[in-house]
Amino acid sequence: MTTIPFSLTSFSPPPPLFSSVFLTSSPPNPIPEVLTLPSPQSPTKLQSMANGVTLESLRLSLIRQEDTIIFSLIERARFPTNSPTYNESYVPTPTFSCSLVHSVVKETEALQAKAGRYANPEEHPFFPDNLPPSVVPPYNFTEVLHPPAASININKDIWDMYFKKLLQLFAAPGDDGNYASTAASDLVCLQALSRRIHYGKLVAEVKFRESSEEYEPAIRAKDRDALMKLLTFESVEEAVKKRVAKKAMVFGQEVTLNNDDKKEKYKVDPSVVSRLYGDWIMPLTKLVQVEYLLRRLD
Ligand SMILES: O=C(O)C(=O)C[C@]1(C(=O)O)C=C[C@@H](O)C=C1
Repeated sequence: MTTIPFSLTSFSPPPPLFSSVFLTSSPPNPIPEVLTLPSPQSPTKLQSMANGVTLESLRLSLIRQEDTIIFSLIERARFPTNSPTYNESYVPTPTFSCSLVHSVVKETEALQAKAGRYANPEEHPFFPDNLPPSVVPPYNFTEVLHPPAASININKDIWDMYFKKLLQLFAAPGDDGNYASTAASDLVCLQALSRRIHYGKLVAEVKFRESSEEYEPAIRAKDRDALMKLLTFESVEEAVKKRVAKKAMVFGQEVTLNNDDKKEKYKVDPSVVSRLYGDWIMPLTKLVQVEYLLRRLD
């Protein structure tokens, strides 16, 4: 059990997935989706692709993931709150012994596990216990992280953040009966948030590789505050908050063929998106980074 000293609770770790390949600096090209790179035939090429991971390339991936997250929120905002989706007594049959959303996420994850989703170390299940094995041929994902990374899964925190704090900020109150679609939209949001937040493992690996002499004393001293200070870039965080608010305005505006576009009315409130990043996504990404770094010398 990984104990995460955060405001929310800890989560059972999944089994180890992969072993480490160390990174070097000065790559030729930014490679955004680092963990989904195919392992090429030639080991030389494999090495150069792994070497392509830099802080800059990871930041480009995080910027692209902003689009996915904002679109997923816009899709969820099509539906009102639809509270029966979250009510454990809504389905009073043995089929679902929990809420509809819990069942939809858990059963979808079981199906996606069989289809190989969690063989990719970018993916983290919300219900990792008793997942069925993959039935698809194994794929050689590029191995980038230090092996203990596999024990870090903060999806319980992400789940609580999403349902207890975030949802009420952007879903309008009401009930239109579309509970299954609502749960499916929640799953898409959760998976996008989880992927983004757990990217902190990669960001931490690159930061460690670039400045190991700065990080090692803090890791050995298990000094969380010092690690947090080392890995924080306030100017980057400010830019992220501004950019996601702007994207929410652009992606979420009403578009008409007349010149009377109501630009002040957005499908998801840009200030909520900015707050989501400032209060939860970036702090959780930094928490993942600290957890990763604490295990980096194990
Ligand atoms: O870009 C980085 O350096 C990151 O670590 C990512 C991130 C983020 O979550 O967006 C987190 C911490 C930094 O303070 C800035 C941004």
